[in-house]
Order: sequence, then C-alpha cells, then structure tokens
Amino acid sequence: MNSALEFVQQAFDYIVIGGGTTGLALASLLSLDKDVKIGVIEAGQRKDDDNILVPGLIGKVLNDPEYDWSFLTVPQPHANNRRIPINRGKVLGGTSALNYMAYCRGSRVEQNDWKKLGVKGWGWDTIDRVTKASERWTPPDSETASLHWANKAVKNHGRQGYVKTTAYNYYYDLAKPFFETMNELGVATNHSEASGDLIGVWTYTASIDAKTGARSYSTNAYYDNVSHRPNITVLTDALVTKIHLRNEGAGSHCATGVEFLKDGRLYTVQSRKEVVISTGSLQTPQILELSGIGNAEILNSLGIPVQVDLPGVGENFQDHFVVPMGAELTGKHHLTVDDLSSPAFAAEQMRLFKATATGMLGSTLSTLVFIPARQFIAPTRFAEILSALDTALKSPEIVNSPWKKWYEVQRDWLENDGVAQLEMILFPSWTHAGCSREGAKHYQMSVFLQHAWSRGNIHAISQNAEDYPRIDGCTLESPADIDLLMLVEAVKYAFNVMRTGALGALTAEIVQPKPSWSDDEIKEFIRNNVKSAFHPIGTASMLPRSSNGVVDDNLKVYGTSNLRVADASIFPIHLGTHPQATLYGLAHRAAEIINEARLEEGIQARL
Ligand SMILES: Cc1cc2nc3c(=O)[nH]c(=O)nc-3n(C[C@H](O)[C@H](O)[C@H](O)COP(=O)(O)OP(=O)(O)OC[C@H]3O[C@@H](n4cnc5c(N)ncnc54)[C@H](O)[C@@H]3O)c2cc1C
Repeated sequence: MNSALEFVQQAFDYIVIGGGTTGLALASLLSLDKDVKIGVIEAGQRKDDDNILVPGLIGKVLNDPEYDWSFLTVPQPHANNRRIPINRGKVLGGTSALNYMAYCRGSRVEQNDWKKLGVKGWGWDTIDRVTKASERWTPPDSETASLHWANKAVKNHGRQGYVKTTAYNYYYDLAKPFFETMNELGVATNHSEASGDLIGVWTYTASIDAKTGARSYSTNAYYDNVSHRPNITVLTDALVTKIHLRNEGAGSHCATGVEFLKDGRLYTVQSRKEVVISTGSLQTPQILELSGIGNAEILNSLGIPVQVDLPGVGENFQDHFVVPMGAELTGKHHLTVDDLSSPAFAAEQMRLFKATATGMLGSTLSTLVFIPARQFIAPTRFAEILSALDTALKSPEIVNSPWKKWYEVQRDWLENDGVAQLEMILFPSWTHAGCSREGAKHYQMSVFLQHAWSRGNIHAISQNAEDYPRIDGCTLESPADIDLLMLVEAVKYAFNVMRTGALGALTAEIVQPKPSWSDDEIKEFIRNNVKSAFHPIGTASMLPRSSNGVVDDNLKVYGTSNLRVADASIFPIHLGTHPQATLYGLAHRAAEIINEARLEEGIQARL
C-alpha cells in the first residue's frame, strides 16, 4: 500500500515496524490467524529486480541509495581512524534482499550458553525447532553433490517451511583443492554442518529456490504467500519516527500507536494490541530512544522526555570482523567472478541463468571453514594470549561490569573445540587497484573473527529520525588487544592454508598481506583493512534487566506492557555463524510468543 491516509484509517491489532528479514516474516506469520489485523511500516520500497533475485549479482547494489541505508561508523581509533561501512537493506525484505544468501545454522554449545547469561527458553532445541519450521529445503541432486561434497543430511533441514534453500549447482575449480588442503591440515569435512556442530570445511546451503534459481528472501518466501489476505497491510516508503507510549503507572508503559513520516507529512496509526520493532540492530535503538526508552542521560542530552530509563539500549553492539587477503593464481585458465567484468561473458552467463537457473550467476560461490582457537593458534602463542587476557579480565572495570557474565562465557569458548573462533571464506575474485596484476587470475581468502571482544554502541544524535544514529563499533578495542592478536594468528594460519597442498599448488603468489611481513606489519595491515562482516547484533539485548538487558525472554521491552523487539538486536552474544537462518527462526518463535500471549489474554477475559 502506498496511501498513508488509508493506512492510518485501519484498526490494526499489531503494528510491525520494519518489513525486513525478521519483521516481514513475523508479520506474515501473525496474519495466518484471520482474526487479527497486522500493519507493517517499511522505510524502503519493494524492488524485485535481477539485482536482488539473481544470486550471482550479490554486492551489485550495495551503497545504492535505492536499496541500501549505507551506514558508516564514526572514525575508529584502533582501525587507523577509518569509518567502517555497514550496509543494510532499505527495501521490502530488508537485508535479506541484499545478503549473500549463506543459510547457516549456529552451534549447539553457543546457543545453549545463552542460559548462562540469564536467558531462559532460547536453547538449541528451541532454535533448532523454529529454524527448521522456517526452512523449505531441496536436497542437492546427485550431480551437484558429486561436483564435490554438498550437504545431503535430510534430518538437519526443514522441508515444509517458507525460505527455500538448497546447495547451489555451480562450483569453481578452487573449491575441491580447498577441501583437500583443509583436510591435509587436519580440518575435517563437515558432512552435517546444520546439526549444531559447524566445525570443519563445507559448502553452504543457500537461500536459493532450487526450481527458479532465484534468491528466496523475506518478501517472496513469506509475504507473497499472505499478501492477498485482507488482514495484512504493508505500507512502504514510510519512516517511523517514534512510538507513542501511555504511562500506565507502576513503572509500565503501553504502546498506543506509531508515528511515521511519509511524503513529507507526519501521521500516527493506532495499535489495539501490540507494537513490534524490527528495524534491525542499527536502527532499533534509535527508535527506542526517540520514543523515550533508553539511558536517561542520553535522552536528557537530546531533550527527549524519559519514559523508561533503560541503560542497555544501544549498548552491547557486537559484530564479526573480517580481514580480506588476496592471492594470484597460477595460470590463466581459471574461471573466476572477475570474468563477469567482460560484458560478453556476463551476457552469456545471464542467458544461461535465465534459461536453466545454472551457471556462475546461479551461485554465491563461497566455500567456508570454521575452526576453533586451538586448531589455528600454536599452543605456546595461545597460552601467551590467554595469560594476557586473564590478567586484563581481573581489572575492576570488567569485574564490576554489568556484562561480566558474557566475558566469562566468551572466555570458556576460547578453549572449547566445539566453538569456532575463526571462519575463512574462499571467494574466486580479488581486484585491488595497484595490487592485483592485469591479466592474471586471483582469489580472495577472508578471515573472520567469530567472537570479537570489542563492544560498541549506537545512539540517536538528535530528535530527528532522519538523522542517522551515531555508530561506534569500537573496532579492535578489546581487553589485552585480544581481537587484534587473534586476527594476526588468523592471517598467519591463512598464509599456511594458501601455501599447502592442492590449494598451495594453485597459488602463484600471496599478494596482500605478505607472508614475509613481521607481526607489526600484519597488525598495521589489519588496522588498515579490517571491515564489518555486516552481522551487527546486541543493541537491544535479551538479558535480565540487571545485566543491561532491553527485552525479556518474551522479547518484551522492560517497562512496557505491549512493546516487543524482534530482529538481530536481541541476540545477547554473537553466534559464530551467519545470522539469517536464526533470524527466520526468531520470527517463528516471536509469532508463537505473541500468539500465546493473545490466547492467554482471551482465557483471562473469559474467566
Ligand atoms: C552485504 C551483506 C551480506 C550478508 N550476507 C549474509 C549471509 O550470506 N548470510 C547471513 O546469514 N547473513 C548475511 N548478512 C546479514 C543478514 O542479512 C542480517 O543480519 C539480517 O538480514 C538482519 O535482519 P534484521 O531483521 O535484523 O534486519 P533487516 O533485515 O535489516 O530489517 C530491518 C528493516 O527495517 C527497516 N527500517 C529501518 N528503520 C526504519 C524506520 N525508522 N521506519 C521504517 N522502517 C525502517 C529497514 O529498511 C529494513 O527493511 C549479510 C548482510 C549484508 C549487508
């Protein structure tokens, strides 16, 4: 719907703010009950073009204002004062329309450890159940599976859900050598990576429709199934500016409606039951603060009347950090993504994709490996890093911190061989001005820190919702410099991978960084190149209120009776994986919680 006037005239039971990955899935699921009316307000527009639907075009519309919010952090002192980009989808479907389609599951250990932080009811068994409920998996055909290993473990997948997933059917000629090299280095192929144990080397299940070859995302997987229903209405191109709260006394506030800006005019739409914020980790804290929920000091400084003093809002920002490395391949015969820069080859691949849903454009191409700390860091070096960390963890600042518990959990994970601290992704493309050689073929090896210790924050900078929030990732600011030291070890391990066995035989030269560099030179390279892996979480954490929590176990914002959050901001601690599968699971769990609350309300009313 495009008319704000018609939208505000409707009587909605539930209003979902943000029609993104989690929000649009949740709204669609709530609408399955014809007795409730759902309104969704999304800042972006619907765009179902090739840029979104063709898997091989990933990255093409990043930073295009028609599709992307294109956030930047403030200058990061530990990353040589660079401002680090964090892309976010500004279209119906949110970031699920822009992401790289890795549909990966978390780990049993990490998910179960949420309870050590005081979170109840969100262990692996629950998340596994709801994530499977979201998935509609098509097993790879035997030819795809035989190109090299591709996941066929039926028991780990949902078959009746919404998000279509499968193994992509095109692999480049580096994938198999990479598997062989990792195996040679003692990292096993994981034949069951969605089982709660993700350690090992594997190719990922992708959120791709096996029949059409197109991206499956929140919009076509969920919303298109229900958009014909009269009880769900999506208003696009409308920016929510605040939530109206009524003070109910006894420290509780009730969300009565939502204010939004459309075509230069402000409107308010009423809600009869609940409001759910699903604007993602970067914008959810801003909406809470604009509505008077947050750290009282920050709200006062912005002139926003305090409704609920909740110091955790916008804090606990966590991300996966990534450092890209580049290498030149031996020979020129390899087919890599860089070949798509030839218009004739790109056109041929597009014709192939449109006709048969195959070829390079049907694939996101990446191959992954997940490794625990003890497998990529030499024992003596690891002991030195841990000893420095343990000293830092005894500082009063950390001992007295409300976040103390998650430091304890993260410390345990460092020595747990079931928890990946490093992810490496091999991608057959690398072009860097001045570094890659004209006419040569290249690949990129990226190292990802899966459990950074840095904690950033995000806050509104004014009362104006159109002003982007201030994002401080506090990149590489961690106790005892552990994030930087772990990345140095990750880079050195990657050098080893790139020089060993079958992959080593295909690597003519590691171009950047150089294996000959000293640790200090590698550190400087990391500071100059570390990026966001685009997995921000934590800024409205599900934690006890005494631990700086923002929402309770039922996703309800503390100090409110009917305001919830459902998006990546509620993750209290990072999972060492790509988040979208868990977020679709979150949408299903949120729908269960909201439906249970309504049934409970009905029962109470009848008594
Ligand atoms: C380039 C890229 C690649 C990625 N690749 C992967 C991958 O391969 N696998 C994976 O698992 N994850 C990947 N991710 C991360 C993953 O996609 C995100 O973590 C996830 O989609 C976030 O979902 P969300 O529901 O929290 O927020 P979003 O999907 O971002 O939804 C938020 C929605 O709220 C809307 N909104 C914001 N503010 C307002 C407002 N004031 N008023 C109205 N609407 C508003 C936004 O427009 C958006 O639609 C990637 C991310 C990026 C950027």
